[in-house]
This record gives sequence, C-alpha cells and structure tokens, in this order.
Amino acid sequence: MKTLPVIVHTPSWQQFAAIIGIYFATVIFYRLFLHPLARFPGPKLAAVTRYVEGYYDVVRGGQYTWKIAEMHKKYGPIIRISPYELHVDDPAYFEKLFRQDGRWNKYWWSYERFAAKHSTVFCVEHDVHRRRRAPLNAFFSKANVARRQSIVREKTNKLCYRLSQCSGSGETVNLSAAVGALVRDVAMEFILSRDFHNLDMDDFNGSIGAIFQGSGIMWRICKHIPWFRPVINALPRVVTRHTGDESGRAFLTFRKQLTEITSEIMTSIATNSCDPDAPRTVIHDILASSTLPEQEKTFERVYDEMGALTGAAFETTAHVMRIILYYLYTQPAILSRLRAELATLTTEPRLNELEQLPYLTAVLMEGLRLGPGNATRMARIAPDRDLFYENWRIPAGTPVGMTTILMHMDPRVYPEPEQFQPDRWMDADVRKKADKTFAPFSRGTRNCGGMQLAWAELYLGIAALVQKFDFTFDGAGPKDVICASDRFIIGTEDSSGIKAYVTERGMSIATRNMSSDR
Ligand code: HEM
Repeated sequence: MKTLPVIVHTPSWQQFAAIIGIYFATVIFYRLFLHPLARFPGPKLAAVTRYVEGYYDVVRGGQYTWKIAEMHKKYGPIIRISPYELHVDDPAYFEKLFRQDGRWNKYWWSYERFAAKHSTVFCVEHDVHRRRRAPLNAFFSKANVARRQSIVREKTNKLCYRLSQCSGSGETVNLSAAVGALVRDVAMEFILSRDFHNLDMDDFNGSIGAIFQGSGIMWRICKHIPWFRPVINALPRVVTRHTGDESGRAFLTFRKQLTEITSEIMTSIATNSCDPDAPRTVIHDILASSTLPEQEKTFERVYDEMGALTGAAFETTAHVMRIILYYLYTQPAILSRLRAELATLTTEPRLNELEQLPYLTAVLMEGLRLGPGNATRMARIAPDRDLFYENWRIPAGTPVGMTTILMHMDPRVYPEPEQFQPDRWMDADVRKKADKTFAPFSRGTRNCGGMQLAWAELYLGIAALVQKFDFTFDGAGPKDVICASDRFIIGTEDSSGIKAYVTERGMSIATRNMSSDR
C-alpha cells in the first residue's frame, strides 16, 4: 500500500502568534473560571498571573505584603492572591492554621528560593521536617538555654565593654551594627562553639548584617526569576569576590568559615578526636540523632542546616533589639519605669529572675509585636484534607497564608498599633485576648526553633544595656526600625543603622573586671 506523503511546513509568524495567543487565552480562561480557587474573591489580574506579586516584589521593592492588606479591605477576609494561593486576614483563624496537630507542609515556591532546601527551616514536607526538627528541639530547649546562659552573658559583657570605651568620646557608635555583632557572636558560640569575634571588630562586622538583609532582596528576585540564583552561583568565586561590594565579600568569607567549621566538627566526630571538655555543638546532636537516617547526616545536608540556622538566628533577634532600644531611648517615661523595675534586682541578674519582671517582659513583647521574624506571609498547606474558613471550603493542597506583621498591626486587637506601648501587655484582658494572635515566633509545627535562645538574648541583653548606658541618637527615626518592606525578614526604609552617642551610667562590676583584665 502506498503511504501518503507527510507535508511538513514551518508555521508562519501569524500561525505561531495564534498558537501562543490560544495557549495564553486557555490558561487565563482556566484560571479565572475552572481552577479550584476560581470562586474565591480577589483581583482578577492576581488570579491570572503571579507577576502581579513579581511587580510588587521586584519593581516596588517588597510591597506585596501591604498590597495584600489593601486587597483584603476591598475583597474581604479570605482572598486569592495568586493563581495558586489564598490569604486570610482574620486573627481568629490563626490558631486554626498554625497548629501542632495534623500534617502541615510549607509552600515550596516561597522557601526553595533560599537555596538551603536540606535545612529544617526551608524543608517543605511535613514528615521530613519532623525528623529534622527533633534534634534541634532538644538543643534549643528552654532548659539547655538556661544552662548555657553564660554565653549570652559573656558576649553581652563584651559588648558593654566595647560601648564603655566609646562613652563620652563625642563619636557616634553604630548601635545597629553593635547589637548585630552581639547576636551573631552568641549564635555562633551557642550553635557551633566558635568565637566569631564580631564584637572584637572595629565596625562590628556591620557589612555582614547588610548582606543578611540583602539576601531577602535576592529571595524576592529569585522567586520570580528562578534562573537568577544558579547563574550567580555559577560565576567563578574569583569574579564575585572582585566584582562584589564589601558586604558581598563579607558574606563569601562567612560561607567559607561556615564550610570549614562544619567540616572540622564533622571530621572530629567521625574520627573520634573531639575535645572531651569542649561543649557539644548542634552538629553533635544532629549526627547522634536516632530519628535521622544516614542520608540526613551528609556534609551537604548539615552545611545547609548550619547556613539556615545561623541565618534564622542573626537579623531576627538583632532587629527586635534595635526596635526596643530605639523606643526606650526616645520615650524617657518608659525607660525610667523599666530602670526602676530593674533596680529591684542585683547588678547581674540571672535569666530566671529577669523573666519574672512584668514590665521588662511587656517591653520585650511590645518589641516582638512590632518586629516579628517575618514581613512576609507564612503559607501552610494541609496536604491530605480540605480546610474550612467560615463557609469557604479550601481544597486540600492549597497554600493558605497569614501575615504576622499585619495581624500584629491590627487595630481590632492592638489599639493604636503603630505606637510602642508596653503598657498594653500589663492589662490581663488584652494579654488574654492576644494569647492566640501574638505570634512573633509563629505557631504550630513550624514555630521558631530558636525562640528560647532569642528570649534569653533579649532579656539579658536589653537589661544590661538599659542598666549601664544612656544613648542619644544622631538622626535616628522610626524609618530605622519600622517594617517598610518584605525581605522575608523585616526590611526597614533606612538600613544604614542607628547611630548613637554613648554615655556610661557608672562603671559596672563586669566592665571594670574586663578593663582590668586587659
Ligand atoms: C527575636 C528573634 C526571632 C524571631 C522573631 C524568630 C521568628 C521566627 C519565625 C516567625 C519562624 C517561622 C518562619 C516560617 O514559618 O517560615 C522562625 C523559624 C525558625 N527560627 Fe526563628 N526567630 C528568632 C530567632 C531565632 C533564633 C535565635 C534561632 C536560633 C537558631 C532561630 C531558629 C529558627 C528555626 C530553626 C526556625 C525553623 C523552624 C522550623 O521550620 O521547624 N530563630 N523563627
């Protein structure tokens, strides 16, 4: 039988354009009318394309969080913010979405872009996360933090010593960089038993703080342009070292240090050559964990974990400290009341004594309200069941987000939300009402792994600085501390740091001892 000739011809540009046009028209039609989320309210453009978020992320510099708030005013408490994702603005729903029971995944699209997918923080899948989280829970437990509080105390004393040397000098100190150095040195010592020496550096290694802020900008770009990070990573180290700015170089140095430390600790454990008197690091606990299979103990995985852990520990805690210091030293009545309360204790109070102080606790809570860890929504996915919000049925597998910073600024829960008012936490009713909606460390299965360490740093650090120093700011304003952009963590309008003149309130025992040691 004769076969028919196959006629192959190249499509004309008109046919090509028509094919593309039909494809996009079909996608748009599907997303608007047939998609399982099609019935949810929200702007049509956001339902059609994620590039709406891309515009607010990349062009408008991290403004989608506030655009979402605007959309809620128009469309109600549950909205579709992208073709694939919903967002809820209702404090009462928080405890239903962020819970300990049930299986909860994170949304890969938001977290994978951090290029540390082997870590606990950025792990997407519920069961893998549970296994990774187990050794961290013990390491960062309240008991272990209390037992090792001397780390926080020693580093705080070192910061106080540095500040006392600037006292009355007529020169300003970059207080933002100084507290950044404090939390980095504490975290490195606590997590990896290594002195990071940022508190010894003249500029407190301020450029590394800037790069951790900058990694949020990178995250925003990479969410929408996935090839961007692989291209940057593929550039030879020598190119990035020479073309990058000071912060970029500081970051590369940090990554190199982290690689060396991780490898050194893993080798010493593998060869049984650890110093028996040296404190255990989190790597010891990960490698000894019985819940983790061997493939979770490779260098690649442990290195990702160290990168994400240090990243999670640095700018989050430092930012809350900056907020608290800024407001304390611009509102003298609050500062005096706090000092009066602290005066009831000994000069160097222990953590458990500080935790009993109601006003100090209120000050810290108010700082955490204005500076929760993230400026972005945290989406959760119930992979195996539908969720319900009022009369809405949310199909299983849908990412549903809520944004803590918006909830913390909700006037229905916190009157005059933009004001720093520790007093609101002294009222038992307000505290009870906020019990379910105050979530600086998030809630549920994916709540902050290091919150006890963060609390210890805040209690010991703020108490010591307030007891020992007066700060007068040089040109600082709310722009230095108020959340103005979504960098995953909180982004402020001005990132150059709070400059302050320092005056010592009287030599403390700790600083005097340190001075005489030198
Ligand atoms: C005031 C300081 C801090 C705040 C406000 C804060 C806040 C948060 C928040 C909101 C999350 C959830 C993020 C998400 O859902 O994607 C988180 C996760 C996490 N944080 Fe913190 N954090 C702070 C300090 C720390 C410190 C000092 C550490 C110590 C290493 C730490 C370790 C972690 C870890 C490991 C996770 C991931 C938890 C998981 O997915 O299982 N954080 N943090």
